[in-house]
Amino acid sequence: MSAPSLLDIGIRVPLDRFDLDLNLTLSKRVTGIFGPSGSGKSTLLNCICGLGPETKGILRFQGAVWLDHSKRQQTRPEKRGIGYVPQDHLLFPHKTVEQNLRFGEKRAQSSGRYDAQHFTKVIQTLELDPLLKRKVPTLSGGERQRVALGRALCSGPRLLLLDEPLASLDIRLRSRILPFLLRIRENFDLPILLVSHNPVEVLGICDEVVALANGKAIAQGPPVEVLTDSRVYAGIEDGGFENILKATIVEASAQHVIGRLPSGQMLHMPSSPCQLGDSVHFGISATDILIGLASPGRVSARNRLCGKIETIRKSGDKHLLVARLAEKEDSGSLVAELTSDAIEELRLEPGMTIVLFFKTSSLRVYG
Ligand SMILES: Nc1ncnc2c1ncn2[C@@H]1O[C@H](COP(=O)(O)OP(=O)(O)OP(=O)(O)O)[C@@H](O)[C@H]1O
Repeated sequence: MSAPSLLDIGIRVPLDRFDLDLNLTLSKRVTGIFGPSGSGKSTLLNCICGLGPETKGILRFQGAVWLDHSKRQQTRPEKRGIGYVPQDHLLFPHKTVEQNLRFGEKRAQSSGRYDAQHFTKVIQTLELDPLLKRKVPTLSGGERQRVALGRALCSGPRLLLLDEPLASLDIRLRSRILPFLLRIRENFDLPILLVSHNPVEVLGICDEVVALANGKAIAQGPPVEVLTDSRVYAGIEDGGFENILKATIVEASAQHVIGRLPSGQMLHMPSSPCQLGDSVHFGISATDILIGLASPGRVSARNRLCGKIETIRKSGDKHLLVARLAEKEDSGSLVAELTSDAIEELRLEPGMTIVLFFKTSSLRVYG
């Protein structure tokens, strides 16, 4: 049985270069809206909030009509129960962190969705306690991002909209914020729509992705499938395609950090402040993975994972090999970028068992 629909979107919005023209049914808990700059992602979020340019068509959230243009029916933005974190955060600069959070909480009180425990849970999830008395101008980029997420959560939203939560942060800060997004996903039973042009966010957090180009949806489906679609892959900026996988730490000493993947295979990880039993996400670029046909006795790369080729897709002059790490549906897959020569030389085909090699130092730990 298919999951009940969360958001039904059938809208047309004339923009300067094209129309935003979308017919989508979104039913997964966390959906990514992925696309290059100027493809219409932020405009879509504004329309969902009821803040956008004039929107024709229909919008329904969990069956409730938010917009029916033909009937001149429109739910006011503040009645939609949306927690919106725009790219520029829009925090009150003259107020403290706590006052910003309390502003969100007041919205929850006035809409009848107030829960006294909720404020504490938000502060704990985002580790905001040490920041409460600070004024906004004294905060770093990553701290501001956490406060903006906290304020949106404190408003007790029924739907969370995040516009490029990592875009304004440098690579180092991105890896520090991603774990907080994952915690939000884990701790709050809340549908999330995440706009991004960063594959790390989308692969790490989303259940489904919609790819936009010039205001139209060109692909919708599981993140790996959509991002390896040649039309989508070709436009990936931001450091290219980085696989995101989760591992449970089974050994953590000064010399070794070893994680177990959902497939049961072990992974040597760079030393990091992990503890036994921790769940960590790590990234490995599609260009840092080498493919072999059988596990050779000696290679310098510490990590060698067994996989079965699911698909090989062409994208421009590259090939994207998607390998499943075990038969189980949720055991994860890895994408490797290869040349035509490598595909031909090894005679790689779907269904073949292969070994994927990569150096421990190529792994990025996201916490
Ligand atoms: N109110 C408006 N009226 C007309 N055109 C608009 C309006 N708002 C945005 N646009 C145009 O629509 C296009 C899509 O803009 P939008 O900000 O939605 O893209 P985006 O995918 O979110 O980009 P980015 O990743 O850079 O934020 C752009 O060409 C923009 O100039």
